[in-house]
Amino acid sequence: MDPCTLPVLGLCLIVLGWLYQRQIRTKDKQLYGRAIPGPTGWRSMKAFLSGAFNNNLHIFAWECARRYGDVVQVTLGSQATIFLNNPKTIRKLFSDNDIKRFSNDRPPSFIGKYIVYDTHNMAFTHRTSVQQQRRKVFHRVLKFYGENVCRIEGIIVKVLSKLTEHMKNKSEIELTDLVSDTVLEMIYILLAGDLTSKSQESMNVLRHFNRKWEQFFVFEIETVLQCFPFLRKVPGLPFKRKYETLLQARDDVMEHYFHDMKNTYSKDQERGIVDYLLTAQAELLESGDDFTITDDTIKASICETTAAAYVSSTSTVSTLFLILLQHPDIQEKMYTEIAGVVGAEETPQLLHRSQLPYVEATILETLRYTTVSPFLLPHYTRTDISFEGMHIPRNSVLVMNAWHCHRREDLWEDPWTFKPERFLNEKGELLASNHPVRMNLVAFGAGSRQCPGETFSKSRLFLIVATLLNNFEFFPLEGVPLPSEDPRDWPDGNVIKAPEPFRCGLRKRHYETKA
Ligand code: HEM
Repeated sequence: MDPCTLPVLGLCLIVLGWLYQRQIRTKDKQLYGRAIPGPTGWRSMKAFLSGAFNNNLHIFAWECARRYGDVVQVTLGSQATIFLNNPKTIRKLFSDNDIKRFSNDRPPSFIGKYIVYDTHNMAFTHRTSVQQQRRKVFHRVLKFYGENVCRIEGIIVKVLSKLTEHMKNKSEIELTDLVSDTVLEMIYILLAGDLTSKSQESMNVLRHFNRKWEQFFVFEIETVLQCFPFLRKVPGLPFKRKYETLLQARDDVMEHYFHDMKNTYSKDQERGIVDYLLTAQAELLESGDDFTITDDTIKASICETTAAAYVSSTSTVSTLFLILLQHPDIQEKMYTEIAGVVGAEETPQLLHRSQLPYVEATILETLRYTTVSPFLLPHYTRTDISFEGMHIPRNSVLVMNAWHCHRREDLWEDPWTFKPERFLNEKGELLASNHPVRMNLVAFGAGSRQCPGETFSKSRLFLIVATLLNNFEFFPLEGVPLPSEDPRDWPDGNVIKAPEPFRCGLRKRHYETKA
């Protein structure tokens, strides 16, 4: 064979491949629209991978957003990741009637398949009619229709008065631990009902599961196991140990919160959402409806509620207090408002919310300023989509870049300053929920996968913050430095961002006047 034949053949193949790709791109362009801009080349791919594995991909995505605009594509091999950098784009892509059925799936995930009961879950599966029906049921049980709204509020208030009682003799506290224990108790109540039946063991089981979940739900473990799921069984590799520990922690939770609850369930005495889901399951079965709720769906809801309701809420509350420690003026303004409406004799309740606009605005500003979950939860598209003249290729991961959306200078004046007033009008009233400023806040996602726990979560945040501030003044301890309040300074490493734990001082407000 002529020695030139092989190189020439190789070159021909490369050219043919390039022509073929170009033809596909031209065809796609005609069918769907132009390609999405974004970085190419090995340097960018290296930066992307390094960001992903070090859990600081938001920094890379932030730079890309400023350079390429509202929609940015990064393609690694055949996998496209599309960053959505504008709240309007996010809302349109996930809510628009013509597109929403194509843009609201979830990417395949190891944790969804192997930990959260595979196709039986709600948060990690594609948007199908079954998934939509599960969401409806979950929404209904979370709302606790009728008198149950008061019941859940009453129980939360009870947890908080126990907490204030515990704090009243203290002069300093470890705030992060305290908040996380309180949030945990509330999840217990949400799942299983009144705390009178609470056993320390059930609480520990929940705490352990959350810790293991946090350690497992990181990019590198998820990506490696998603590509090579068999590694979960290979002895000697850390994946096996981590997977088995999480699975065991999950099964312990199910023992306490599913099997024990099911064995003691009574339709006339529903205690929490597990009982409400058991009732919905029985009713659907009786009605002969095609849609049913399996035991695994209830178990998946327990996992989802526990994981979703714990980390982001704990981090949001403790970061809010970290900010208040460094802005005593804001703390004082909140206290004055709460004390004026609630007073020393009463405990804050949900009915006070509408009269406390500054407190509400501070909570919204915390969700914006801290953005503890920089990318929220990814969406996925199983088909090619034409969106605003652009081609979103099938099997793309769609990432809501909340980290950037919440700090855009064209949307937020002085974005790195904590300013609750931006959510108030000139009369000091809270902006309506459909006001353009509030629409730019996407902390709970958007469209048909928007967080179903949003209302519950905001009510709970309100009760925690209002109750603590009505009872105590929080201040920095002399000689004990606080972590920075600026989220850019917080450590990388977890999907949910948080500052290092911190201690602070506390003084009773008007506690003596209470019974
Ligand atoms: C500060 C607290 C919370 C924040 C910031 C938060 C945020 C989010 C976000 C960003 C998503 C993804 C939305 C999307 O894909 O468009 C989500 C989904 C979800 N959240 Fe939350 N969440 C919080 C609390 C809760 C609570 C308390 C619950 C349950 C009681 C909950 C249950 C869920 C579930 C089940 C999903 C998946 C919905 C689906 O895929 O259809 N979350 N949350």
